[in-house]
Amino acid sequence: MSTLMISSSTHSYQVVIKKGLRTQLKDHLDKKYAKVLVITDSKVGPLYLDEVINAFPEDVEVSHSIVSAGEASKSMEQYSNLLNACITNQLDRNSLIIGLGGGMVGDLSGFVASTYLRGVDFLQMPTSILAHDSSVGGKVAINHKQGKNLIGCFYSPIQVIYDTETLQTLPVEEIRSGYGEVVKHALLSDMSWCEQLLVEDLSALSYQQLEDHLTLGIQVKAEVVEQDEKEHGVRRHLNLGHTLAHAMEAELGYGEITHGEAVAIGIWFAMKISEDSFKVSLPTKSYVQWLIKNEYPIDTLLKVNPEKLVNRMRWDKKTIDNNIHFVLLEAVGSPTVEKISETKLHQYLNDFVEEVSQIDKRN
Ligand SMILES: NC(=O)c1ccc[n+]([C@@H]2O[C@H](COP(=O)([O-])OP(=O)(O)OC[C@H]3O[C@@H](n4cnc5c(N)ncnc54)[C@H](O)[C@@H]3O)[C@@H](O)[C@H]2O)c1
Ligand SMILES: O=C(O)C(=O)C[C@@H](O)[C@H](O)[C@H](O)COP(=O)(O)O
Ligand SMILES: [Zn+2]
Repeated sequence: MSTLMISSSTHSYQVVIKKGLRTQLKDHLDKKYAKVLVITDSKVGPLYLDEVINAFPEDVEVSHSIVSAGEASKSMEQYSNLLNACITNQLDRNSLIIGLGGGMVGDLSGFVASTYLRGVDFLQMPTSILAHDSSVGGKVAINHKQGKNLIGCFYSPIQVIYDTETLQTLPVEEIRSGYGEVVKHALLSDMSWCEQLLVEDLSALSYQQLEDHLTLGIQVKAEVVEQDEKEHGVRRHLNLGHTLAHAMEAELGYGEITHGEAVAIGIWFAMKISEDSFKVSLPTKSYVQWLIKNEYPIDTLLKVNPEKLVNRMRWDKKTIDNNIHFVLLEAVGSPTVEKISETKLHQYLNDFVEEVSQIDKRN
């Protein structure tokens, strides 16, 4: 078991990482609640919801809401349905909302918890690898058709209980998606970790490797969000790969590509821009080989119109005074944020699409 402490502007919270935690909630929760609402999705619910509900003592009133699995549920409609569930179940200011699932459930239920009665306690119970990123740091949000996470706020959980046993039921494409954010944390922090990761076959990772990688990722993220919770400076680095990724997700339609796979493609693009801008050499060749070996769907980029992607990128939250900004790497472990003119961006994107198309044809 590992336990990390993360400080936010409102409180410090524990991240507990261990196999089997879903059935041991009462040993880990600091506070007693009379009413709890567990929010989960239609894939995670059938696997783990009963065990979580049964982990509470009988005198706790536990209700639940199940949303359809998939990114499309991070919507105004589901947000409104869930607020209705809070009201129907008469949750009060001493109640607890639990997000049991991947990042979609975490972002959605966290946003519900942050706004219902102007904020009730929120517990993150991540079940995907990707959620090592989403369950810490306090960003909660829903999507708008114009762009990802356009409606949200910063609202830290009271605790993160990461039962790593639940990762056993994750399909391989969701492991691949999760590693889009794991590799991001490696590139932002540590060359030797990158070198180790970039030879891994993601379908053959051991349980211990999964747990070690997600713990390292949380440590990298924690160090950043503790310095800059509200993203005025260094937190923007955690957006490496996201300017293109979010544009692809919105343009393709939410759920057509997983978030982490889009991020993995976006990181490749950011590496190319970095190499050109700073005349540096990054491990781009081994990164691309790793993407191909692990069957990241690089051809998805070819399904979207580059013009439309640039229009989407204008909605990126790093855009200031109509200037699009990218997180770039001066070296592995040395991220920076740079303004990229639209003329340059069009050129970079057209060259990138051409390169992806050539590599896709060869594989
Ligand atoms: N708040 C943040 O800081 C932050 C950071 C990164 C990503 N995100 C957001 O997180 C979301 C992506 O997270 P995700 O990839 O976990 O998405 P997700 O929640 O949609 O989960 C992916 C799929 O895996 C299934 N699943 C989850 N856990 C499972 C398990 N243990 N066994 C079997 N199936 C399981 C889900 O039902 C879903 O079908 C995006 O909305 C992204 O924007 C937020
Ligand atoms: O925590 C952060 O900050 C991140 O940027 C982490 C990202 O992986 C995550 O996808 C986040 O939700 C993106 O935030 P956004 O502000 O660009 O919507
Ligand atoms: Zn992300």
